[in-house]
Amino acid sequence: MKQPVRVTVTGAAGQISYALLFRIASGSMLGPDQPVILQLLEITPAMGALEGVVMELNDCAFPLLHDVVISDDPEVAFKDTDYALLVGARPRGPGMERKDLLEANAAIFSTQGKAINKVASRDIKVLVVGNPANTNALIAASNAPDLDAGQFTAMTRLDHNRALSQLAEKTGSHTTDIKRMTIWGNHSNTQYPDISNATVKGEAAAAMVDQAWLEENFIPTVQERGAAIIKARGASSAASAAAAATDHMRTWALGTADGDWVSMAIPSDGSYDIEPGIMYSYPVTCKDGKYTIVQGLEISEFSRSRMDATEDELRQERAAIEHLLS
Ligand SMILES: NC(=O)c1ccc[n+]([C@@H]2O[C@H](COP(=O)([O-])OP(=O)(O)OC[C@H]3O[C@@H](n4cnc5c(N)ncnc54)[C@H](O)[C@@H]3O)[C@@H](O)[C@H]2O)c1
Ligand SMILES: O=C(O)C[C@H](O)C(=O)O
Repeated sequence: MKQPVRVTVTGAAGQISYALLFRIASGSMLGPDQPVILQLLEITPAMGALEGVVMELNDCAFPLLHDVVISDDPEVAFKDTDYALLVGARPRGPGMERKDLLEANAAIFSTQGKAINKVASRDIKVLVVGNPANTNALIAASNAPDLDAGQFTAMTRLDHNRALSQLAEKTGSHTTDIKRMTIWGNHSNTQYPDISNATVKGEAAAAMVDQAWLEENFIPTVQERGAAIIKARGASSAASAAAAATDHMRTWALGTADGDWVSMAIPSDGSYDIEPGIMYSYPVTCKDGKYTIVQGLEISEFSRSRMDATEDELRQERAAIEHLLS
């Protein structure tokens, strides 16, 4: 049996965490031979609710769960941690503009970035789920100067999985028949879900669907899926977000399948002419705990304009919180 690894989850008494913690503790994230210690962070008023979640975790008697630590102090929750899933964030309140939301969350993610920098494992892998995820990840990374910015990522795997599901339904196939799906850019409704390189059972996906379906159906459905779920459920996606967070970390730690790739929002390095200094979702392959941007893809004029639009939004988000980047 391997030594236990430490996994921190923030917003641990929230909706997503209620699905996420049980997946991590059961081995879905890091594999059936990897014991874990959960280190859970919440704000002080939610500590009582968090104690209830811990009772339930204990009642599952998970063989892989070695310990659970709870705290409202980031320096306790991030101590020596190997994996951090930053889920807790301030939701948008009445009358709040996107800029207000960015600022409110900037305070949370700069504090957490500093704590990670100070006390976490030097090999930590960080996934930001809390919205606006890409820019929150940028803030956390910029507050952790002793770590590589590439250790901070944001989640577009839910968008990736949504895109797989839509294309599978349209082509009468299963999601596992589809390879090389790509989400470019921001986890927002400017994202660009791109099937240009995708295959379905080895055949080019683009040849199986028409451009009108792509532009009028597929792209807007994936872009607006979060809002559609909020409208239908009266609450934002939770179980699917938890599943995607588990997928993101598992792929990063354990690798992509041969011939396939996934989407991760990572610090742009200028690849595909995206400006460095933003967290942009790219197609990546993962091996030995490291991700690599897939290079050399041909970009059509249509794709270029979509990729630029979502880059513009990320630049605007960065401009709104630039004064908080260290
Ligand atoms: N990237 C994605 O694909 C994706 C998908 C779904 C939801 N989200 C986002 O994930 C976030 C969480 O969603 P949820 O449904 O679990 O929300 P929730 O409101 O149910 O839970 C959030 C929890 O975070 C806690 N929290 C707030 N500030 C904190 C802080 N400073 N430190 C620690 N904990 C803190 C709250 O007390 C709450 O328990 C939201 O921002 C949501 O928009 C992202
Ligand atoms: O869209 C939202 O606000 C919620 C979440 O980010 C989602 O994609 O489901």
